[in-house]
Amino acid sequence: MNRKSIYIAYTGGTIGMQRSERGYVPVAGFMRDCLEAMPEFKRDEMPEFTVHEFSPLIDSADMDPQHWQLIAEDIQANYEKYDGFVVLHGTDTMAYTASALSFMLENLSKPVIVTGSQIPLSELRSDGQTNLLNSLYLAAYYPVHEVCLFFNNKLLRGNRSTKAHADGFDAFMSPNFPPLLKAGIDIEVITGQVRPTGISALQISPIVPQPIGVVSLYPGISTEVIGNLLLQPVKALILLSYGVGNAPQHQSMLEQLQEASDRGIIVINLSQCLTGKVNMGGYATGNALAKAGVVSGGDMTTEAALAKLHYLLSKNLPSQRIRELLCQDIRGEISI
Ligand SMILES: NC(=O)C[C@H](N)C(=O)O
Repeated sequence: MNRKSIYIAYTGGTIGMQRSERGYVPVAGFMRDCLEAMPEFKRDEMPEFTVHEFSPLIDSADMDPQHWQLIAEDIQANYEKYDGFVVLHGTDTMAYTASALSFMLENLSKPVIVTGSQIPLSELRSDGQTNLLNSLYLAAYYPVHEVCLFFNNKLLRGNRSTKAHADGFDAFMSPNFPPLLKAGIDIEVITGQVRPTGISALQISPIVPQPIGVVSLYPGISTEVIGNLLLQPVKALILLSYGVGNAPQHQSMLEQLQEASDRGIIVINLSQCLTGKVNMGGYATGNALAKAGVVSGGDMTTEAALAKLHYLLSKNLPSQRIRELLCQDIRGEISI
């Protein structure tokens, strides 16, 4: 087998952390030393790899859109030299970063796999060894060239994934789209398209941090709570509604949403349910939202919708165009 070469962008996360008095913290150079001491990463069947450690390394709770931009630029700067890319990342916001990268990296013809672990690589029973080893192997020899997330022996579409378990190894789910691939005794390709790496030029669509509100509806929510979230400088609001996209029929709330839409604020409806999709035609309570200018987010995850809004708002498109694109499939993030 031809030995491939993979670039690891190491941003931080538990995988390279060490215990401290304040709890786990990332420590510069520590993960590289752990990896050096693990002979399985040097086996002939494995690809060669280069680790680029970000400075400072961060807990992914500290990730923001500027970091997404740095990761995308790092991949672009090394794009020609490597066969595939692994982004080592904390699990807390991994699904957000995977979603954001999926929109930012245009014409992607090489695999980008985001992974990390729940227990540091240096500790007993760490899942970091399996996650990283498999990610490197898949990036090299099963090049699904899209932004993916690998965890617990499953390769998921990045913008379909969500962190669903706080402390289990099976930390990620893809509630509305089957896995791209499963790594059992055999590697089973499910929905992923494994193709040889192409040579199309990678483009980055930059993301600028955007003021976006997110509100989860609950029985008794007051109109003021929603009204305050629609104040300047908010450009979009993600409404996490009930079931297939239903909300209480408060006249004042509907008027507020209508007025926000008229001002060009994009209000997108996602379901609080993990599985299934929004259908505002199902009930009068959902229909009222559609009439007030609220757009359906279909079966997108909150992470994908937030990243997609950042991506579209960063392009300075008219709000009507953004509303149309939100409902369209751009990177496989929504079922049409
Ligand atoms: N398992 C982890 O990586 C959690 C950590 N707090 C992070 O997201 O960086």
